[in-house]
Amino acid sequence: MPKMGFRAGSARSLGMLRHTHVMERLRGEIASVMGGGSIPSREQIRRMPYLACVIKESLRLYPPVPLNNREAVRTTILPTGGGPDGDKPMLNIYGHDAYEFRPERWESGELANIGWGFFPFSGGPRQCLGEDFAQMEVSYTIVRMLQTFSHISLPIGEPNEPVGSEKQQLTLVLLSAEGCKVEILKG
Ligand code: HEM
Repeated sequence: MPKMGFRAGSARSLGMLRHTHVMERLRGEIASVMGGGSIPSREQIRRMPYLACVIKESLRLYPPVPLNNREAVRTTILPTGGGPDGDKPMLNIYGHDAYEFRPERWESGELANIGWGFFPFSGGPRQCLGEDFAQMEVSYTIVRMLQTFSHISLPIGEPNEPVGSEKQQLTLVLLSAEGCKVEILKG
């Protein structure tokens, strides 16, 4: 992924504001669906649409399976350029803030016709068989983490790295090369 130009101070505070907003919305949704209960059921997780947006946005920016191989079964000519005159970028699916972590983009309707522009679990006959299981597993884990820890944030002094600048490691899947450091408080 290309690196983005940014001013460290402003990017950090903007990023922090956005993350605080995401966490607050997520905590609010979980509290309102769960009431006094603690173990989320499949049915309760289905009533957490913002959580689904957060997971989608994470899969968009950090796809665990970031590449795939396919062989064309017939000669296929790709378009030479985008826009009416062929001089626009061919791929501009997410717009000017494509590198921002913004779960709201999935609920606004702006990506309603995204089709094959987003396929973290692939598609067609060889689509991931574990998609539903994986979605439930990660939803459950996030809900339980947020219920268990009243405070989850970037530790002081830890850089808020813009998307595309963090070190990644490719094994069978893509992972963060240096881990994900967080500060947590129980209660
Ligand atoms: C976030 C988690 C996961 C992601 C992003 C993911 C993504 C993918 C992708 C992109 C493929 C297609 C690979 C290809 O075409 O070469 C795939 C295939 C597959 N996945 Fe997943 N997967 C996830 C979790 C799981 C889990 C939890 C299971 C099992 C419980 C699973 C089982 C499978 C199987 C069996 C296939 C092969 C399907 C076939 O070729 O017919 N996946 N997955």
